[in-house]
Amino acid sequence: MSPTRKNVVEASGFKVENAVSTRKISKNYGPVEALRNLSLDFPKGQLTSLLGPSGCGKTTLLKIIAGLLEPTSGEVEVNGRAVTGPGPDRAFVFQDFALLPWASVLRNVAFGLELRGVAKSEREAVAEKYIRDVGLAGFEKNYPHELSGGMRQRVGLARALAVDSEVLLMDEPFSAVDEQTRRKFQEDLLNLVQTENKTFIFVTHSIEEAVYVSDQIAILLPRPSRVSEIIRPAGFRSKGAENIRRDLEYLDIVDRIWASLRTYVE
Ligand SMILES: Nc1ncnc2c1ncn2[C@@H]1O[C@H](COP(=O)(O)OP(=O)(O)OP(=O)(O)O)[C@@H](O)[C@H]1O
Repeated sequence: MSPTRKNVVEASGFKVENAVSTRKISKNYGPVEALRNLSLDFPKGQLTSLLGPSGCGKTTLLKIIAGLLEPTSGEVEVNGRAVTGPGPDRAFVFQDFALLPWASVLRNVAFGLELRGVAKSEREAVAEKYIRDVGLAGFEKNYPHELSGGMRQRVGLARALAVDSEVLLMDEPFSAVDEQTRRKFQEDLLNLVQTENKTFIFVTHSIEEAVYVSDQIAILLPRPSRVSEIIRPAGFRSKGAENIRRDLEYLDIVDRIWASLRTYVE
């Protein structure tokens, strides 16, 4: 038994509370069977990555959890309640930022609260806090077109954090930024997971990124998509963000995931 497999078995002995559970989700787009019987639990306060080859249904699953898309069959539960549509308990950070181009950073970050009818002074105070937390202090009055891709991505993240949803759904949030910015974001994300006590569901194409940021990684295999394996990196979480990438368990898990996914790369 490899060390990582042993961790999976050991981890399965812990009792964890789940914020989100999908039960036998299937999704067909006409003749395309995108997901089949997919059941997966997302532990509360932890970050779970969905990792798998292109087209294996990661975005579809995320949208179903968000309530933006109906499954063909099966059910999603958030804190034990069935999902029937979008709700304030879940916030989506879109791949393409989805910012309002005519609104300042401050208004964009406060926008979710504005939709909920929160008073202006209150929502702006909350927005200012999260603008600081994501490293954008001083840019409150700027407009999205005046920001770099990485900064726009941070605005999207601050907006999702500001609405204080328990579950944050992130669809390849770091795909559009350069490597250095991406590493900084990954470190920031690790801090957020520790300090915010929210449940993060994170779609990524990057094996290294998934292993670096995740408490749990669900490997999805395509056509139709199903969960092939669940990995829970354990040993290196407490060793500090800067030590993870040279940790032996980290390197071993990255290698093992690559070995199982390489045959699916076209
Ligand atoms: N609106 C749609 N209509 C028809 N087919 C769709 C639609 N959306 C997705 N699909 C198909 O469903 C499958 C899963 O797509 P999905 O976008 O969920 O995968 P993904 O894993 O997120 O892909 P990627 O990693 O490339 O973003 C693919 O075969 C895709 O072509």
